[in-house]
Amino acid sequence: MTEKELIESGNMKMDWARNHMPVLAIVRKKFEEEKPLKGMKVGMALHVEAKTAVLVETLAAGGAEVAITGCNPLSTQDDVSLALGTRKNICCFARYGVESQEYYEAIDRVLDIKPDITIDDGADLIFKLHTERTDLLPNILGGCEETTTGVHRLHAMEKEGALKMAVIAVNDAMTKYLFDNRYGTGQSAWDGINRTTNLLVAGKNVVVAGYGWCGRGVAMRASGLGANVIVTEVDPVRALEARMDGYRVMKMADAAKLGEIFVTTTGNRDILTAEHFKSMPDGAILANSGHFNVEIDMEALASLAKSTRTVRHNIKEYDIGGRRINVIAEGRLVNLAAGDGHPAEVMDMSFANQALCVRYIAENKLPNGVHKVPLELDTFVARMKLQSMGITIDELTTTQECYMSGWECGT
Ligand SMILES: NC(=O)c1ccc[n+]([C@@H]2O[C@H](COP(=O)([O-])OP(=O)(O)OC[C@H]3O[C@@H](n4cnc5c(N)ncnc54)[C@H](O)[C@@H]3O)[C@@H](O)[C@H]2O)c1
Ligand SMILES: O=c1[nH]cnc2c1ncn2[C@@H]1O[C@H](CO)[C@@H](O)[C@H]1O
Ligand SMILES: N[C@@H](CCS)C(=O)O
Repeated sequence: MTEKELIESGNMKMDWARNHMPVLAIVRKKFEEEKPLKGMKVGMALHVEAKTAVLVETLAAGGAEVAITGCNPLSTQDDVSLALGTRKNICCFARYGVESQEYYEAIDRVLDIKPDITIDDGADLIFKLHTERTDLLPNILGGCEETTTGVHRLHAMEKEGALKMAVIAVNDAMTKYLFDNRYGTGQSAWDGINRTTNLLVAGKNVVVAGYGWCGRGVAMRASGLGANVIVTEVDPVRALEARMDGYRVMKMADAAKLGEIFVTTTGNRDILTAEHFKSMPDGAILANSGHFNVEIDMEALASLAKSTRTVRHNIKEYDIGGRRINVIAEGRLVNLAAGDGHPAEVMDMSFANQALCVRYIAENKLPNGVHKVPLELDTFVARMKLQSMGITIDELTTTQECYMSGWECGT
């Protein structure tokens, strides 16, 4: 495609996404009228695709100057990246398939604008700010973090006294993780796996590692597609929930022998290792949906392999002597590296939270540390989403409010 055609394609994807993000549209309208981000510079590292582009446009509509790059080497959509770069007050440095050096150089280019506010997905930008670019910290009003793994990193920094700025954990808003992590990942991980493999899920043994918000979505949709779902966990309560939701629960060492498709969603490392690869059935398919590519031990798999070959676009087969293991998208998050990411209606809520939190940071002086999304913003997003879906709900009567807050009434 020529550059012009790529830009057209990116614009078309953005139009489609924008038309399916009604809550973000409400926020954008207010931003256009009130310009709450006038004079602000926002530096971002997120998955650069159409829904993210609509968030970037919204911030620019609020008066901000925005610079953005990717947060994963395989999730950028180049057509959207180019289209975004044509917009006024928006610079985009993301490119698909970058090596590590270019990935981090692009983060430096974002930081070169000297941002007042940052938005991260995975905390790579904040990490650079706290290591090589500490000179920029005094200028920072605060940041937002999109994902569970990023929030974990920030809590670890805070615990060690290393966090030198305020960050809002957008991931932890109810209107984020209950929908994005669960229904978003549940649908888009399978979209990525199915479009990449073109194989049947029904009747297969699917192993889901981790029964957190992403894991329960992935297990629920696997079950809906007719799979026999096995869950692995380390948390006894979550393991119990998985069992009572109807799934088999066992150690990965046992599940590895049975699984035909494996999906990791733990946010942890070394979930699938050499020990497991050696006992998997021939033809097993491995996908990761956690943020970083550390859940499947790709180095161990590569060193076990007698040979490797590409067997289909985005699928690499590792022949480990008599059994072949297939890995989708190099073990990088499958919904974005082998698909289009979460559905627009889900990112609508996640990114409405992001835009509202950026405004909150611009208008309030927050102390250093990890902050919750203010409840009123979280509730606003839920109300606007319901409204956009044409759903109305009941309200408490005064008598009910009184009853719920009292203790006198019994049998
Ligand atoms: N692909 C996506 O679009 C997407 C969306 C949201 C979150 N994420 C990422 O997915 C990961 C999980 O997010 P979440 O919100 O579900 O987190 P979560 O904390 O709710 O769930 C993770 C679960 O994994 C379990 N776990 C940890 N180590 C394990 C091990 N060794 N074996 C088995 N289970 C283990 C934990 O006990 C926990 O229940 C994070 O990396 C997050 O950033 C990805
Ligand atoms: O399509 C998408 N566009 C932008 N971000 C996405 C999309 N799908 C999922 N995530 C975000 O990626 C994070 C993990 O890295 C998740 O927390 C989710 O919010
Ligand atoms: N489109 C941008 C420049 C890209 S770096 C602008 O005109 O502000």
